[in-house]
Amino acid sequence: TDCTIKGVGASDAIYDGSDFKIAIVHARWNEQVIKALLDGTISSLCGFKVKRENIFIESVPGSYELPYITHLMADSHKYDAVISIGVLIKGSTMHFEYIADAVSQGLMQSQIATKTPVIFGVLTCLTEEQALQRAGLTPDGHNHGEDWGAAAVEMAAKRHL
Ligand SMILES: O=c1[nH]c(NC[C@H](O)[C@H](O)[C@H](O)CO)c([N+](=O)[O-])c(=O)[nH]1
Repeated sequence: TDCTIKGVGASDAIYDGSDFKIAIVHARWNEQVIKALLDGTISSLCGFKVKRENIFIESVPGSYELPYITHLMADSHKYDAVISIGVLIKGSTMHFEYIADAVSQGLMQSQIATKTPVIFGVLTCLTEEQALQRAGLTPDGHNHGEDWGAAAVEMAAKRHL
């Protein structure tokens, strides 16, 4: 990446995810990148002591389908957080913009309406290289799934503030 100040700051506490049930909904478009993001997310959750049997994974065809299934899972109140993962790569039309906007609005509305934290794990990339970098698949890359796992545990810990 081309910046030195970007990135999430250290959290204000160490969060213990051992009692949390976390759902992951992921799209299947751009599956090589999706797989790396999914692996990074799962390993991050396990790093926060979330039990593997408490991680529930569902897939959907593409990112446009993320909000619906994410909403169903968030509204079930069976999970302490839902992580929604997709990879949008700009093509030669405006399709990318419309999907990205609809998905981000939809996911935000779900978490507010259901009071279940929804982590925005949708990469909106202008090039394939950007997607590979943000899945940690290039030497200079960083797997954003690691940040999404951490965010899910922190938000789950804070959902009854
Ligand atoms: O997840 C993605 N879905 C994409 N399209 C499919 C879309 O999400 C829906 O699955 C489809 O429109 C059917 O509803 C993409 N592109 O079109 O480029 C993309 O890059 N990523």
